[in-house]
Formats: sequence, C-alpha cells, structure tokens
Amino acid sequence: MSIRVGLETYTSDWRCWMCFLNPTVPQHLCFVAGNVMAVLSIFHKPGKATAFFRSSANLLSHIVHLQRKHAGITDPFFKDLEVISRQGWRNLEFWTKSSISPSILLRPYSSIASPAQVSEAIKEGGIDLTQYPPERIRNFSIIAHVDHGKSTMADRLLELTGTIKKGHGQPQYLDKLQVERERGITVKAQTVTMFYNYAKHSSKLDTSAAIDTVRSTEECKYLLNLIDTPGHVDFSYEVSRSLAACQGVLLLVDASQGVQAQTVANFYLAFEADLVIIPVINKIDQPNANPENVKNQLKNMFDIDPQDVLLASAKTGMGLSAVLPAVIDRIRYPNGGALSPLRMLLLDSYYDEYKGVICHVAIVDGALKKGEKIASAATGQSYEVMDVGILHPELTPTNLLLTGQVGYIVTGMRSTQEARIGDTLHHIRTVVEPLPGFKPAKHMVFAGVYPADGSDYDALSHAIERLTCNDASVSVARESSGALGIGFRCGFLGLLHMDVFLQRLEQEHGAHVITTSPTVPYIFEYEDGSKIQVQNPAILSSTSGKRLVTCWEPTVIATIITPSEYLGSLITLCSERRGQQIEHTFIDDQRALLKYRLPLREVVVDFYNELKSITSGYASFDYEDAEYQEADLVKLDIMLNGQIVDALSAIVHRSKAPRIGREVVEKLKKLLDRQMFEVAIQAAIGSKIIARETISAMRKNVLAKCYGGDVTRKRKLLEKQKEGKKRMKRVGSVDIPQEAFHQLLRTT
Ligand SMILES: Nc1nc2c(ncn2[C@@H]2O[C@H](COP(=O)(O)OP(=O)(O)OP(=O)(O)O)[C@@H](O)[C@H]2O)c(=O)[nH]1
Repeated sequence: MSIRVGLETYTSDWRCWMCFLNPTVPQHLCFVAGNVMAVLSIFHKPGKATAFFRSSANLLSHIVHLQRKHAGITDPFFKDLEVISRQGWRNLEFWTKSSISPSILLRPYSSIASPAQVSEAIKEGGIDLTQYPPERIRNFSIIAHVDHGKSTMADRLLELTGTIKKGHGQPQYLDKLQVERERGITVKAQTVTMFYNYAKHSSKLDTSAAIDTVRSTEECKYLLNLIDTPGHVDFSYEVSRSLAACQGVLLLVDASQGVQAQTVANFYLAFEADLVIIPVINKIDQPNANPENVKNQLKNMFDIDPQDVLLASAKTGMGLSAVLPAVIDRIRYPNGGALSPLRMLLLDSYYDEYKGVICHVAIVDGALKKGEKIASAATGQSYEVMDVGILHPELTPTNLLLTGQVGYIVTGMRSTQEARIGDTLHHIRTVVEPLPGFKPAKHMVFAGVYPADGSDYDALSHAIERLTCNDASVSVARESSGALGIGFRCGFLGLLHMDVFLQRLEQEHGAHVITTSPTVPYIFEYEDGSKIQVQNPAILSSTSGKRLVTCWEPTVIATIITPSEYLGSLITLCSERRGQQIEHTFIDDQRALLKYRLPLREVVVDFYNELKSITSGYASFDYEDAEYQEADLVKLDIMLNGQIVDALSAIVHRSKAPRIGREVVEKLKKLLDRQMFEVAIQAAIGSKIIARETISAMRKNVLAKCYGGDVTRKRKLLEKQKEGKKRMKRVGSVDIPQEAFHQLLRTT
C-alpha cells in the first residue's frame, strides 16, 4: 500500500491522521507506522515530514521544549497542546486550551478514505480535494437587487481565480440558459467551484527547525464555492435554496441606485439564515456613483458599519482584489462533522441527455466516494454513485467529495420525481437525522398549459417532465378543458416565472403551447362547511349546486422604494389595486419606502410594469406572501356565440368585473379573425351579460360574377348566402388563435 502526498511516498501500512486546526494556520498530516509518527504539513506546498517521534512522550517533551524555546509561538498545533492521551497513537487526542470547546485535533484519516483509496481517487479525478478540509472551504453567494451586477461580479471572480480565462467565453458566464441571455436576467442559481491562493501576512515568526517548513509557507490555497442567484422577486425561492448551502453572502448594491426593494428582501433572507453579510458597493466607476450616500443608507437601514463596506466595480475590476480575501477572512467555514456519517443536501437537479439526472449537492457531514451506495431520506430509494465531482466551472470529476464541499453527483436517477430538492442523501444502511430541507415553493400563479396541437399531448408531457426536473419550483397536475383538450394545470412563483417556463418549454424542448389566463389560488367556502382551493375557475362549475358563503383571496405585503416625486402616483396605483397602506417612511431626503398589503391577483396582473412606467423605472418593488383575506369574488365567463370558452374564464373582484369584461371582449374582437359568419363575444357573470362585442361576418361578394342581369336573381343569391351564414353560425366553431390567448393573459 502506498500513499503519495506532495513529494513523498509513504509505503507499508502507514496509518494516516488529518490534523484539523484553526483555519488560519497550516494543516498537518500525521502518519503512524509502528511506534513512529511523522508529522507532515500539507495544504501549502509539497514537503518532507518535518518531525518524527517514536512515542507520544517524545512528542510531548518536544512540544514542551518548543514552547520554552519559543515563547509566544503562535501555531496552535504546538502551542496549545495540553493533554496527550498515552494509550498509543491510535487513540491520540490533542486538546487545545484556547479553542472554544476542547476539540479533538487529530482525526483518523482512514475513516474518510484509506490512503490507497485517496491516492487512487486523486489519480483518477485530477483534482485532490483532500487538500481542502472544511477550514479551507468557503461557500458563499452573491445577492442583490436585479441588475446590480451579480453575474458580472461572478464573471470577474471566475477570471480572478483562473476558473475561466479572461476575455474568453461569454459574458455572464453563469447565465447559461438561452432565456437568461436573451432577457439579461438570471433565473437559475448556478454553483461554481474556484481555487484561490490567499497569502496571509500574519503568523510567520518561527525559527524552529522542526516546524520551519510550516511557517515559511506564505500562501494557502482555498476552495471557494460561489453560488450566483437570480435577482427578480419571482425567483427568490432559488435564492433561499442557494443560501442553505452558504455560510455567507456578498450583498451587492449599485453605487448610483442605492438600496432597492430586493436589496432589502435579500438582506433579510441572509440575515434570518444567520449568514455573514459582506456589503459591496458595486459600479463605483459610474459617473453618478455616490458610494458615501449608499454607505449611509446601509447604515440607516441595516446597521452596517461603513468600515465593513467594500467598494468595487465589477466592470473595470476596481477594488475586486479585496473581495475574496474578505470572503476568506469574514465568512466562517462549513462546520460539518468530517467523521460523522454522510449527510448531503440535494440543492438542485437537472436532466442531461447523456448522464440522466445530475444532482447538485452540499456535503454537510462525512464524505462521499464514487461507487458508494447512497439512499434518499425522503423516499428510501437507494442508488449507486456513478460519478461525483465539482463544477469547475463545468462538471469536473473528483471521485470524492468531502465535508463542506459542494459538487455534483450522478446516480441512476431516471425520473424527475426522484430528485427531491431539499432531500437528505446518506450512505445506505446508516441511519441519519434528515437535514431541515427547504420550505416548499409557494405557488402564486396557476395557469393551464395545453399543446397547441392536441395530438402533441405526449410530447408536451415529456417536455414538462424534463423541464420540471431543472425547475422544481413548478407544480404540475393534469386537467382538461372543453376548448383546449387535455393539458396541465401548472403552478408558478409569479408571472415572469411563468413566462420564462413557457419560453424554456419552447426553446429547450420545442413544445408549442397555449396557456389559459393565469389565476391565483383562491379559497371558496360553502354553506355545508366545505372549503376548496380554486386554482382553476373551471372547477367552480362542479360546485354550482352548493351555496357559496365566503371567498378568500391571497394577499402579499409589497415593499416599494421610490424617489419621493413619484409618491403620489404610486399611492394612487396601490389604492386602485385595492391596497392598504402599512408603512410610509423616508429612507433619506430623496427616497421613500412604502409598504402595502395588496391582493396577490392585483400584483400578478401587470402591477410591476405599471409601477415601472409611472416612475420611469426608478421605483423598485418586492413582495412576500401574507395571509388570505375575505373578498367579494365572481367568476367571469367569456362566451363566443353563446358558448363559454372555459380557458378564458377568470375569478375577479366584483367591482372590477365590468371593466375587465369590457377589456377582454374588446381585445378579443381585435385578435380574432373575421369568420364567414357573425361572432358574438360576450362577458358574463352567471347568466348576466356584462359586456358584448360583435365581429361582423366576412361578406363574400356573391354578386361578383353577376354583371347586369335582373334584380330578382341578385336578391335570390343574397338570400341563399344569408341562409348559409345562419347554418354556419349554428354549427360553426370559432378558432381562437394562440396569439389571442397570449395577449389576453395580460388583461384578465
Ligand atoms: N458601469 C458598470 N456597469 C456594471 C457594473 N457591473 C455590472 N454592470 C452592468 O450592469 C448590468 C447588469 O449586470 P448583471 O451582472 O447582469 O446584473 P445581475 O444583478 O446579475 O442581474 P440579474 O441576474 O438580472 O439579477 C449589465 O449591463 C452590466 O454590464 C459595474 O461595475 N459598472
């Protein structure tokens, strides 16, 4: 058996311990063969063993000698040792005086992997992750308001660490999806592993021959996992999930725009998760940048000390050299148990045509090797780990993942349902306490998704299944519609999320779909005490016999930050949308913060666009869900020639029904092609018609070939045409173009 560490190869049956110390000092590997112990410092550069001891007593006396010789020595490996158990090397325990709690400093390395296995794993995988114990790992995320520069900052950090080449590849490297590039937004959190050499300038003062090699090291190599997160409010679920794998965040704030609504929301997400927050004012290169003002806002709103704030420009690279050192110095390392049984958190998953389901995981405790068998705590299903590695920046096999590391695994998972986001994976036949997981995604908007061509149902079903594997926050249930056939009712986190999902269905899976008007989940209570959640207005027809007692609608607490001059128009907008003001404060002399309780329905239908247009894009907006409130709701039906088009039905507030009804029929009139017969477009509540438009028939000129001739012949032809039209009107069905459905989404 042999193990190669650095330049030295250890043969025979050396047993190996790993020495875990304070993260700021070099680490040691301790090998024991017979009664000889070799201490080798690793994690900086290859070297020879620096000291050999024949017994624990020898080691102890050497330490005492060192302590006397070098009073003030700072390396806790030697300085703080107090007790060494004398039951042989196997049970060696070093206790520190200064650590918060007495900790075992030496852990049997063999419990992670046998030396031979480690060496094999390194050989195969290329990257030696054993160099990165938890103390050398930092997991962090970049959070910010939309467009404050997260993805650009991520690019610069990837370049700085040599993970991607400068000027190569595409900008916004981590925005991999076509939809992200087209829309310039991040919708999917992405993880990437970087390696960073960090030169620490302290603790280099020793002259001891035995540990000289340790002390002369200037650079320490760190493994940094960066998780780039989306900024838009619809994707805050992605943000909260990413934060579960992090111990800290970079909170980016635009130097000219200052704190915005999502800065506030994201700050509290990180704060409540007890993460270290490193504030970074970005875009300081802009001519109208005002970092001092932003520092004041951060102080006033979040009590952030201005001295802790970093100034940077992700575009020019200014100030970036301070970012990663701050990550290492300020963010704590993942504190899982290297010796505990494996527990890994399933962060995300996606489907790869060749490899099947690829899961992103964070190793919370223990270690995982390729070939091992693991099981899901949620389903009990077991799998063999066929591939394991890190994202550096693409899938890079390492054959091993250790405590605190974030990477990917490929198992035999075939179906999307198996990869449950937030699940705990563990070695088979070990019993572990499952990790807390994530709050389930809360669906704000529901819509029916149907194949544009009814015969494409199976293809659509397949496409949705694949896409939901990559976007687990969408809920899917089968439904059918009189107008559109068989399809699915999908739940989304918001309208943008819905748009993005539909765009991805088309771009990535070639699925052409028709969607119904989006609706929010209402609760209807009936006289017999039964309650139903209404995600689809069509289900109300099945309850028509029952007497409705109360309706509830979901509400949200919206936070709006706006320049003061737009306050008046924003307050009008919120009251038109049935909002109740909760808070109205001034952040500084130019900007105000408004808090409103608003019905969710009023927010999902175009509220954001209107807010942007009223304030010329200067106001920012974010919301969190709140409780349900009672509301006077009605079902608004849209009829074509007397037939209800169930796909266009909507549940609306009674006071808004006439206006919405009018808008829909007017819009539909413009969107529908003229037919050979007259088409009546009506909006109705129950049997009461509240709006009507008529599309006149296309009149075929039946007299075209009738030059001259007598009047009775012409009249006969016209009569015949009228008869035909009547027939068509009776039997004819109107084709509603797909475009009409898309356009109508914005109205209802
Ligand atoms: N002047 C200047 N522009 C910057 C800087 N950083 C980013 N930008 C620009 O700001 C815009 C938004 O940057 P992104 O990195 O896409 O912002 P983001 O926060 O990732 O956006 P979302 O993913 O949509 O939330 C882009 O046009 C960038 O080029 C900077 O330091 N200075």
